[in-house]
Amino acid sequence: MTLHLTDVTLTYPDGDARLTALDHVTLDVPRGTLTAVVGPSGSGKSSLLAVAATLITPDSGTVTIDGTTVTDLSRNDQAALRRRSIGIVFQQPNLLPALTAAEQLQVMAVIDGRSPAAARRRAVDLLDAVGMAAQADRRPHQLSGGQRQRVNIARAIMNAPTVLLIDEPTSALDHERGATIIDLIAQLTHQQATATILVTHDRTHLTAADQITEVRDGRLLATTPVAR
Ligand SMILES: Nc1ncnc2c1ncn2[C@@H]1O[C@H](COP(=O)(O)OP(=O)(O)OP(=O)(O)O)[C@@H](O)[C@H]1O
Repeated sequence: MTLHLTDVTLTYPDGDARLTALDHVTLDVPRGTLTAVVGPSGSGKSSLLAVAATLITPDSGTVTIDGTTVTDLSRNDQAALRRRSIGIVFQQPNLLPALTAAEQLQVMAVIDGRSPAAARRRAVDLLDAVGMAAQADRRPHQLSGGQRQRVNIARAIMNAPTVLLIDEPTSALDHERGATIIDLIAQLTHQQATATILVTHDRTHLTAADQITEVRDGRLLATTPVAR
């Protein structure tokens, strides 16, 4: 298993008490598969992503990525692992206004120690893979919302992560553009062999997933494969 959450419990301070956001959650996401996470507002979906992303350390339980127990690593080692092995896509594409689409991607690889020429080649290839080759030299203000989200997704896979974590990527898009982005995520998951978790409110997105997991009050109700 590429991404493995075992018996994860996470609480937040809540006045004098603690609020349980994740309650003994166990989830396996194999490489090359897309897991959709659905559930009502406040059920713990974003918390689950944040724990998988090593952004929050759970109270108990473990997260392993490619056999490494990331919950045991130091904050520095977690940051290094995030840079190399985890791609994260949030609701709003937080692109840097001064950089072109290609440069948004190149920065990621150069920070990770790759040569600028190699970074440029991979950036151009990935922009092509997300249908953005013609816009490689445009800055964010010259792109539509859907195009910005495509660049955001390409940037998340720039360093060839094994894990891809995506939170409501279509919330700022109309239905049709949203559906195209979800299809793109499914396609990249299979092509790039990432273990992908997609948090979504939109049940029409579920057909693109390989498995669906329902969260309610911090608990996983069931994880079911999608019949094809
Ligand atoms: N930083 C925080 N401090 C305290 N409580 C928090 C914090 N973040 C989230 N919570 C609480 O934890 C629970 C789970 O929140 P979470 O954001 O994971 O839910 P969600 O399913 O992603 O919700 P939504 O669909 O509205 O984004 C909620 O009750 C929320 O109020």
